Amino acid sequence: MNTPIKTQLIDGKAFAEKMTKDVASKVAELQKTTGITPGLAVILVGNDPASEVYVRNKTKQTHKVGMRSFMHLLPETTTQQELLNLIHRLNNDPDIHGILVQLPLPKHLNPDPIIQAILPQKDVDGLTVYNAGKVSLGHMDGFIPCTPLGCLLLLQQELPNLRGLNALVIGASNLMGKPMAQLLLNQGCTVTIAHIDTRNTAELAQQADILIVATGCKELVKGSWIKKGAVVIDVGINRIITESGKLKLVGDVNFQEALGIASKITPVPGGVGPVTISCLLHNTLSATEKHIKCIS
Ligand SMILES: Nc1nc2c(c(=O)[nH]1)N[C@@H](CN(C=O)c1ccc(C(=O)N[C@@H](CCC(=O)O)C(=O)O)cc1)CN2
Ligand SMILES: [Mg+2]
Repeated sequence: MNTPIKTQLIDGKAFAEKMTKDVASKVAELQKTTGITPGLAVILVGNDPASEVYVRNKTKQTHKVGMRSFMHLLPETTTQQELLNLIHRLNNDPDIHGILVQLPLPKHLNPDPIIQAILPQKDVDGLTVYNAGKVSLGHMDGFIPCTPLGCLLLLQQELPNLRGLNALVIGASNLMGKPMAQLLLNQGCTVTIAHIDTRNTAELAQQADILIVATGCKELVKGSWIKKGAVVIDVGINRIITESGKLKLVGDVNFQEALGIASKITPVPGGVGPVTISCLLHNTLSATEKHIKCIS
């Protein structure tokens, strides 16, 4: 008989608060000893409502830890060249230690040359070829993309030894799935990546001790896909309207169905999302510390 087990929620909000507090005390110490305040430049092009929420949260958290925030809100009509010019300017600005371009960009812009124009030492999103290469070679001293870094930290808190576990990452984006798979491989997991063309994702999921889902498809993963006792990290944030007309956030995993099957799961909201922002602050502090080492 398939007896349900107790599923524990992984509290990303509490984890993020602890991490943010730690960054804030290190920022204060850095200012005291060097007089330098970390500066983060965030570029948002257009009016995507979800991106506006994330960028606002980033600014709020940046101020909260005592860093300087440089917000660049650009119109939807911004050209590729205008965006490149701004990045060159920020690359050369000594007050700015970290630069990020909020994704997705409007359709007429080609994101790759824009991201690759960011100096690797200011690439706090970890998306340049240099930093992505570092992760893929198992070097942990570059910048690791914030969402997969957040997932790894949450996983390590729950499962101190990842070696030998079967991990399935569903979704193969440069922002999340690919670096996530590399990080898990570096930790000794046996890693599989499923993507839009994978034909047996449900079957692969049934073998996974760790299931990480980042597809942008609401409630794609059904309870029947999940191996009993698996740890589930749900990266999806999908906005739906309930029958009563209320806006609700749901993940890429059917949360209700996962209860009683997964041993642990991140909720949406309050799971991976808040940790992503704490990791951005951590990377910005680290960019500033490296800069100081370089000039002293
Ligand atoms: N340049 C980047 N673009 C994007 C990234 C990124 O890391 N770098 N990740 C996502 C969006 N994102 C950060 O930018 C992000 C998403 C969600 C959250 C978050 O705290 N979510 C809350 C819910 C908030 C809400 O939607 O109301 C939660 O899950 O509890 C933070 C950051 C894509 N783009
Ligand atoms: Mg595009």
